[in-house]
Amino acid sequence: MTAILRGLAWLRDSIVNQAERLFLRVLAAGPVPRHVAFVMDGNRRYARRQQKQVQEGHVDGYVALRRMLEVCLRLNVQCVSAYAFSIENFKRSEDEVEALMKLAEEKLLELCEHGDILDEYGVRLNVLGRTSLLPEKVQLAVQKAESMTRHNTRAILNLCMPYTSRDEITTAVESCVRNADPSNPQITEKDIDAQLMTSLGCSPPLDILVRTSGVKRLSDFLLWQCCEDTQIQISSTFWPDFGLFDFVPIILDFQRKAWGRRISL
Ligand SMILES: CC(C)=CCC/C(C)=C/CC/C(C)=C/COP(=O)(O)OP(=O)(O)O
Repeated sequence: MTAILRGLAWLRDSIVNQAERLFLRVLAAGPVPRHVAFVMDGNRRYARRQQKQVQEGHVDGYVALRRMLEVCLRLNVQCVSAYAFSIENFKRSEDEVEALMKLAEEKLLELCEHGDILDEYGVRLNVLGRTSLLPEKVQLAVQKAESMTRHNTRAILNLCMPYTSRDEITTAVESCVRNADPSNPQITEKDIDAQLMTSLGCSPPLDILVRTSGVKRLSDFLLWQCCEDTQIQISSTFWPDFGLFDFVPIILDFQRKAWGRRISL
């Protein structure tokens, strides 16, 4: 009896999986964003609602990140950026920071393994942020994951940790000042743009920024990159629950606007 139930569950999952793949292939035939960023908000509220530990909320948040990365890759999105840890997050309780760092170390090593998602889809991993603030073990995992995926050219995953936009912009301006030509010390917008962590990691312009959990704030994430054409989308779903069917309306809205622009040209 158990074997039959297991077989039926496998059959159901396999049909759902095939249907999702087909659906994404149809969606990918339209205009697709080049770069999608996620503010993965609501992990602790999700944990509280599910009567789980905060740490479990973050583990489920990582599962959602993998799920959404795969959806984006099947849609042929070239670059995904995820806000995994803000510099401000170091002010959280010691236990929470420690658990997040342990999760980061473990998952960075898992992501870059041969046969895992980055290898399967040819994704280069960039860790963006002030990585010198991370514990040594996590820094080593970052170096390993970046170096193992550096030859991948099909897509980019930017894991932003520990990151804030203000820090990124300040670092970019410092670098421009350092490299400025003394006979022509003027710094242009283009110079700053070229020194941003996203530009150094070859990310295309940001088309969509999604924030989950219904909160309408940018929380110091990709402020420079949110330019004229970036669409900001707020989803009320908590990040660990966020999935394909929360993302589809966002993509359809992007496609509707892209087609609208083409028609008005
Ligand atoms: C590989 C790797 C490091 C994966 C990232 C895992 C992950 C989902 C991190 C999110 C961290 C974070 C502080 C999210 C904000 O929501 P919150 O936790 O503050 O929740 P709240 O908005 O309900 O308070």
